[in-house]
Amino acid sequence: MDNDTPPLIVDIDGTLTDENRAIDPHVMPVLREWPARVVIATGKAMPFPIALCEFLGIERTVVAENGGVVFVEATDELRLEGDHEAALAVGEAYRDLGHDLGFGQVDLANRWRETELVVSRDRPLEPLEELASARGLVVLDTGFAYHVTDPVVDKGTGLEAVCAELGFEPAEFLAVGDSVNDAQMFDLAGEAVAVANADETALERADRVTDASYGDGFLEAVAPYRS
Ligand SMILES: O=C(O)COP(=O)(O)O
Ligand SMILES: [Mg+2]
Repeated sequence: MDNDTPPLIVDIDGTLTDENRAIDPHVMPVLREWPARVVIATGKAMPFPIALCEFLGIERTVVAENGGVVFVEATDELRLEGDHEAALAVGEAYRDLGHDLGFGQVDLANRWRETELVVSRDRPLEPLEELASARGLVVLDTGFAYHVTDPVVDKGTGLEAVCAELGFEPAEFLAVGDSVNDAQMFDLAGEAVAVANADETALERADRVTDASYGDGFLEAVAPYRS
């Protein structure tokens, strides 16, 4: 293992993907050949980052659902945290107001979630925020979906949980992301890089901002560590 290359924690949507959530194929060999630990940290439900790790051929070290779900294959550890019942109750109350979640009958966005709930960004935000805060939850707008999530967890607590399992310090990590839901892992990482398409919060909390967007931004972010 190359001692100079930092362990990497990287977001998926908007960082490894284009604006339509499609993975940029150029990022795949970089992740596959990264000579240090790679952690995939996402607001998506766990099956998505797990599948990404499998298709990349890298160990499955995953922070999913904005930190609500943490899986470390190396120690066979799964941690779930977050008031899923409250998030589901928000969804029910939101539907009672006549708003559906926006992902159709099968709802692949929520089907495998265990700690939070997501609503499509084309649905009304204000009533969702009111229902969430009445139950001690927050709504994160990641640019891809509204996440009704428990503020006791975030990608930062997820990074800490992975570090506790694997014996790293969060400050050893290079973090790359695009959105408000990356803020806490940015704060803990030794170096935080926002891609050019990042939202205001991510841009503010980053140590460095790339000129390039999306997958090209990720490649620019990691370029200093690639010989
Ligand atoms: O699922 C989302 O809304 C965002 O996912 P991300 O954290 O991988 O960008
Ligand atoms: Mg993102």
